[in-house]
Amino acid sequence: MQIPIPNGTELQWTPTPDGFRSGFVALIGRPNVGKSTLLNQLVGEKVAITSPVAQTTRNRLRAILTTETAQLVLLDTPGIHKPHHLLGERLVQTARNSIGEVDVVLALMDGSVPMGRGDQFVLDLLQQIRQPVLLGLNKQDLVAAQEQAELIASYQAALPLAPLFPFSATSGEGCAALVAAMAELLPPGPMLYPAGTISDQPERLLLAELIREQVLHLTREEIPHSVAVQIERLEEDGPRTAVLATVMVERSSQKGILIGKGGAMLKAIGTGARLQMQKVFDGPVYLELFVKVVPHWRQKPGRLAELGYQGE
Ligand SMILES: Nc1nc2c(ncn2[C@@H]2O[C@H](COP(=O)(O)OP(=O)(O)OP(=O)(O)O)[C@@H](O)[C@H]2O)c(=O)[nH]1
Repeated sequence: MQIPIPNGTELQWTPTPDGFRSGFVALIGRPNVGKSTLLNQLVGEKVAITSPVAQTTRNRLRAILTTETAQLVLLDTPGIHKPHHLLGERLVQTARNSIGEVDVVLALMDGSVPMGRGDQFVLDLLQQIRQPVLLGLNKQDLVAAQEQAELIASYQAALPLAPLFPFSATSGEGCAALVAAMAELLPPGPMLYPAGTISDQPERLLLAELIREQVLHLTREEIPHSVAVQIERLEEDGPRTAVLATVMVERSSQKGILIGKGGAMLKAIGTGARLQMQKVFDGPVYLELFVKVVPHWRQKPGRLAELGYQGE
């Protein structure tokens, strides 16, 4: 597998300790089970955007977790779901492709609700793969002990050979045991990334995602899935960083909603994203947003590739 070196990472390789393990783990699961929240919890910083809207994750992101004994390269994959349009097909394809090239698969389930037909679809997919599978039951903070025991029993019956780990990605409870189990299953090997690297995501993509995250939080219905963000300019301007971005929508009615009354919605999106970006740069950010109508961008392969949503 080709390992991209993240932009701006200083290459300070540490000698590999004896008995060190390293490898790739794919996070597989239905939309909204908490894959991105878990990644952020494990690496201790925001590397993936999250939202209550299903199908938030569009790109395959590598988050890197280095412990004393292992380095885990975690692939966040878009949620597996039934595709409805070209973008949906690309998302499912990316998730399926991830499974073929990793050392371990972590199948994530929403452990706060009973198993449904969508979960069965994922479990069936898991039966077909040769790598070791761990089953992670997330959102344990939302369930009482009795309910938790019943849910665990139903998943154990459905996939008896996979070790099962209940945890909460928001509180962090149960995550250490999960990491230890994943690390155990990796082959012996050296560090693949310098210690301290937490993501391979290009900076521009992270910035675009931070804007899209605000759109997901602040808008409703058809808007979230019709939006794509492109960073047009990124420059240092004295002590502050200037970011110019275009927010693409599919219809002019959506443009109106995004801009809002007297520009109020766009302002709120910009403020929220700017605050997040200031954390990334650890300094002031000037952010300018434009909204542009690009009819049917989700159906256009060229556009999808330009935005980084490649079917691999
Ligand atoms: N209470 C609770 N909520 C959680 C937990 N983990 C995730 N969530 C919430 O579940 C929602 C979805 O989480 P994400 O991390 O965006 O889910 P995802 O699987 O990456 O979603 P997609 O990008 O759609 O595939 C968000 O509102 C999270 O805050 C958890 O452990 N407990």
